[in-house]
Amino acid sequence: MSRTIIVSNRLPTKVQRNAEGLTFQPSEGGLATGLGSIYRADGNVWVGWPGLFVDDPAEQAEVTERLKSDSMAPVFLTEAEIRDYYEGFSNSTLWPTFHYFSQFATYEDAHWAAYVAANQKFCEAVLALTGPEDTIWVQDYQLLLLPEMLRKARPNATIGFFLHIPFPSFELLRVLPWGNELLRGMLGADLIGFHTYGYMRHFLSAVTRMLGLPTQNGQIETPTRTVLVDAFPMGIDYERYAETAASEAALAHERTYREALRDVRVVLSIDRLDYTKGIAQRLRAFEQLLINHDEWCGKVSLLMVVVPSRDQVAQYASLKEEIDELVGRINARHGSISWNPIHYFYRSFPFDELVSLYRLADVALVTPVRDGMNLVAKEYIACKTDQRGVLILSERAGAAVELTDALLINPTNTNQLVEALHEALVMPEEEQTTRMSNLQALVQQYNVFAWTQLFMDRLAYSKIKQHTLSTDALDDEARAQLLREFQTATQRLLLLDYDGTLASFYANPQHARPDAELLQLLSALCDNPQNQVIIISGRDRGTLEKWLGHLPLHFIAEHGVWLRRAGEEWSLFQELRAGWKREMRPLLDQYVRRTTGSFIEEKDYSLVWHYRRVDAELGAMRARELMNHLTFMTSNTDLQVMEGNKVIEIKTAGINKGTAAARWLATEHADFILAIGDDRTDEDTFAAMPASAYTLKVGGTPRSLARYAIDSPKEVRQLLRNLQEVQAQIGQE
Ligand SMILES: O=P(O)(O)OC[C@H]1O[C@H](O[C@H]2O[C@H](CO)[C@@H](O)[C@H](O)[C@H]2O)[C@H](O)[C@@H](O)[C@@H]1O
Ligand SMILES: O=c1ccn([C@@H]2O[C@H](COP(=O)(O)OP(=O)(O)O)[C@@H](O)[C@H]2O)c(=O)[nH]1
Repeated sequence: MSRTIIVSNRLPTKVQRNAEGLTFQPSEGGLATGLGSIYRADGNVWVGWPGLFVDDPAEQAEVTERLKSDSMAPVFLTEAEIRDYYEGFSNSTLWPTFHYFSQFATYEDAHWAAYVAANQKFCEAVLALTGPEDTIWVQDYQLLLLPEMLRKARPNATIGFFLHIPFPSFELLRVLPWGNELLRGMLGADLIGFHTYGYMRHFLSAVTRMLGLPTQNGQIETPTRTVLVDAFPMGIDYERYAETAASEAALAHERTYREALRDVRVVLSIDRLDYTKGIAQRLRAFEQLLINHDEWCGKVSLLMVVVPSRDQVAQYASLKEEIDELVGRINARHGSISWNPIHYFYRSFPFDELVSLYRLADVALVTPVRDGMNLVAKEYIACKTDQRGVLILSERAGAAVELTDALLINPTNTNQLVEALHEALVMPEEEQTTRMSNLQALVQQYNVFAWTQLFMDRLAYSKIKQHTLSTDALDDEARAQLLREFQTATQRLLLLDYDGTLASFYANPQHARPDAELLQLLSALCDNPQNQVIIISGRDRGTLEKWLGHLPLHFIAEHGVWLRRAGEEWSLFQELRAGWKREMRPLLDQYVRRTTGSFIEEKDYSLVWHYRRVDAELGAMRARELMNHLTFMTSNTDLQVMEGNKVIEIKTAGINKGTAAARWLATEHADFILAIGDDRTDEDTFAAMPASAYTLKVGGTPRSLARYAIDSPKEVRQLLRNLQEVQAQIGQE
């Protein structure tokens, strides 16, 4: 049976130790409360840390047993792991960086090492529980490396990843010494989800700029798979909140609070203690309200719940002190015997009391300076069963993208915040109801069940897409078969592309010269009269001749324009005209002037604009622009514009590697054919090959006509070595 294994740093149940022993409570924090509603279905399991250091084996067994009965499997972290992986790399490096608080970030190699090791520990725990059919859904920034680790162990597994916090601009990410590793870790997943399109855009940009991978329409082409990226704003279990809010117990709690507060209006704020939540700014704004609009003195109180969190991290401890001081100062300055401006609770509340607080509040004040989503805002909406109440929401919370009927504010603009508070307190009931019912319709529809369903559907779709488009890897069995057929054949044809196939891709194309080993391998292969080795390349004939011309190789140059049989002169496959280059050249020159790092390559019968050294996003943008321009200019001509890997080439239509290869095959017999290539232009070669040929796509990206995929030029080199070995064996027999 296929199950879903959820993996997150923190389990939805936290274990605590008191005088009587261990206690089990629901965890706070949006991830645990949001996903907590869904994981129990269908034998699913949630793997994570129970939130406490437990080293006694008897206690570990007790915790494991107890959590197992509730579909959870604990990963026990040691004290050192909690310090270096959780408080260290996760919450002192990643959390501040991803929330644009780089000034708080530390960069410790020891923390990074602990992060890698802890991700490995989670990986082992997941693998021990998971079968090949199961879907693995990894959650959040503490486990960015886990998807790749799981992928290495289970290449075909279905793996989803969701990031609950913002994904920052690449400028922030590249400050981290480990940015590339983190991105690669995430790319082990088949689907990567974010709360908003903004976070997703930042991620795609970072992948393009830092890893140089092509991305289009939310798809990333890695060397081995297509990875989908999408925005899935997380919701809450709406009915649970709405039903509890309508319950007798919640009403009773609300009555008790109301009696104590009498007719004072209530502004509510609820957060974990965190510098991202804008708690101190909010307190200052509330004080400013009492100064600017002193009619509210004695008539409104801020009820502020701060849930203890990460208090071993220095920034959190000092924030706690700052809040304590501010609350003390404001209450001392503005309070009276009968009225407290701020009711401050530094603890968590049980679920039904929390719901009563939401019911009670006239205004919810949610003012993070950065927040991945913020579920408190959504919970407040779900609990307003009478549709009264106003939500003031920071435009920098992910939730603001959806909750546009809230009063949206910039949390650092104190005046705006003060006026929003005043506006909320005097808002006519009719407007409150209109706004609240719009918000409720939205939060009810996009609830956490819809969120999960959507994510899972897209994850399944990403797998189907990979299967329909992808080319099988050249596994050991296929490789052995290829070598056997090579061995028994009498006339062999090898069609080898050069750049990206025999040599790696270089920023400067002139650096792709063949090395001694490649020359030796090619020489050995073409020394055998039963082999015909053709270098089939887009390169100009001069370069091919200079680099490889001393070997008895055949050449097809300029994407099928020129042919040189071993030991003969260059000849054209057909007569071509080159006069058009004069007309086109000025346009390409203009793109070079506008685009630093780009350059033109002029061949006998084609012109190429290269942009491999251009800023990745700018290059892609200019390439689209140039393509449009050239498509227009070449319509009704015999020219063709072709896009390759960071190149745009203008050439005569109908002349390509495929037409050249087909002409060769029409005159030469071969009972073994191997064609290897890496880019779009090699697809023409593959298309021209008979079904029995071995066609190999280097880089393994999907959408190839090739029969097999092979990872890199390094792997191609290995295959050539294998061929040489087989040939040597034949020679000895
Ligand atoms: O596990 P902790 O270190 O105690 O922290 C609690 C959780 O905080 C973060 O929550 C985020 O997820 C919410 C739901 O998607 C989102 O609304 C909020 O904006 C985020 O900050 C953190 O991402 C979780 O991993 C923590 O468990
Ligand atoms: O005493 C409390 C106060 C808050 N919460 C929950 O903590 C979560 C906070 O999630 P949010 O997305 O707002 O922010 P995060 O803390 O995850 O950054 C919400 O579901 C709250 O209901 C809780 O369980 N107990």
